[in-house]
Amino acid sequence: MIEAKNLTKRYGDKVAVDDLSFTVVPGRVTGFLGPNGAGKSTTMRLLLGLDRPTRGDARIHGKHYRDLPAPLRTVGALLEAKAVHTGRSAYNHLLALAQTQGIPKRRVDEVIELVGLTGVARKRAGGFSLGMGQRLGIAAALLGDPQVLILDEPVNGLDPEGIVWIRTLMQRLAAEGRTVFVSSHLMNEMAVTAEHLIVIGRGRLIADCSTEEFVERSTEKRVTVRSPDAARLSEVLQAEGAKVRPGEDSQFTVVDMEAARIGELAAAEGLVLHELTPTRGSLEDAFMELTRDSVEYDAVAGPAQQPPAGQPPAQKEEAR
Ligand SMILES: Nc1ncnc2c1ncn2[C@@H]1O[C@H](COP(=O)(O)OP(=O)(O)OP(=O)(O)O)[C@@H](O)[C@H]1O
Repeated sequence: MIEAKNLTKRYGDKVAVDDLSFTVVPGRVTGFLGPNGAGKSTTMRLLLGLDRPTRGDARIHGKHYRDLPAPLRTVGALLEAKAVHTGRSAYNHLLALAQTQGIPKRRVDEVIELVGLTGVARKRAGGFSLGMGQRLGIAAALLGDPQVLILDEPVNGLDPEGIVWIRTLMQRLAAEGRTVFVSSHLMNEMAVTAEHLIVIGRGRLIADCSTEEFVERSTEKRVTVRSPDAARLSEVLQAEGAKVRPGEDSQFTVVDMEAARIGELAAAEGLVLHELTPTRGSLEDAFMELTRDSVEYDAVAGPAQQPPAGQPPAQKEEAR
């Protein structure tokens, strides 16, 4: 279990993490989403005791990271693609790490196999591709067989096969009852990986809900309609409260009305339908819209995120 309470981090005038509170529970993959510069890496660094919060508290299993008796056995972390000592083999790199925490040698072989690096384990890690480097980083995170995993953008630089591999691995680790907290700025990737989402924008909480709920709430339901009587049908639907966006020729898009209702209204008027296709707006678009101005969407996260009455919303600049 991971808990952040009123977590705040300032760098000079810049508020990287702004009064962030959330809980990450075991048994499911929790995605930590936000655009570049939203504060994900900073939050993860605070959770791992690599930086001190300006205010608030970050705990793992009820303790501050620095108070954990055997940190590597409790929390495995993958931060940005790690620079591994170039001359060292993957095996020696992991062995050195294991020895600092009293982790047995056989666990090194186990994690190497688990991440699929057996064939190259004795090769210089400095010559590894980005994907192999990510696998090595994940092997290091898993070394202590931890109950909590904190992974910062683990799919960065991976090819499609690598992405599927890591997705499957994270889901398996969660199914084993571990707490898996994984950041990404890619909405579509998280939608298929995570069961639960914590979404931030400009350091503030925007949403903390199931992925299903987020998708349902964020994407617009649309129906593509094609009819030789497009003009007449548009009028009928609008009269019944639908929003209509004209398209090319005999096609148009309807928002805010189910396909079944459109079909019924067309039938009642004796209008011919050539197409009736329900679709959803792009998740990526919805995410961009949602995170563009976190203040505007604070209602999703609850009243605690509203600026005090009479005060303008906090304006923070993205540095990137
Ligand atoms: N050490 C630092 N000094 C000053 N500003 C910092 C520092 N670390 C982070 N920031 C700023 O804080 C904000 C949040 O950065 P952070 O790296 O946490 O975002 P992120 O969501 O992880 O972004 P990305 O997806 O690009 O990794 C950014 O505007 C960043 O420039």
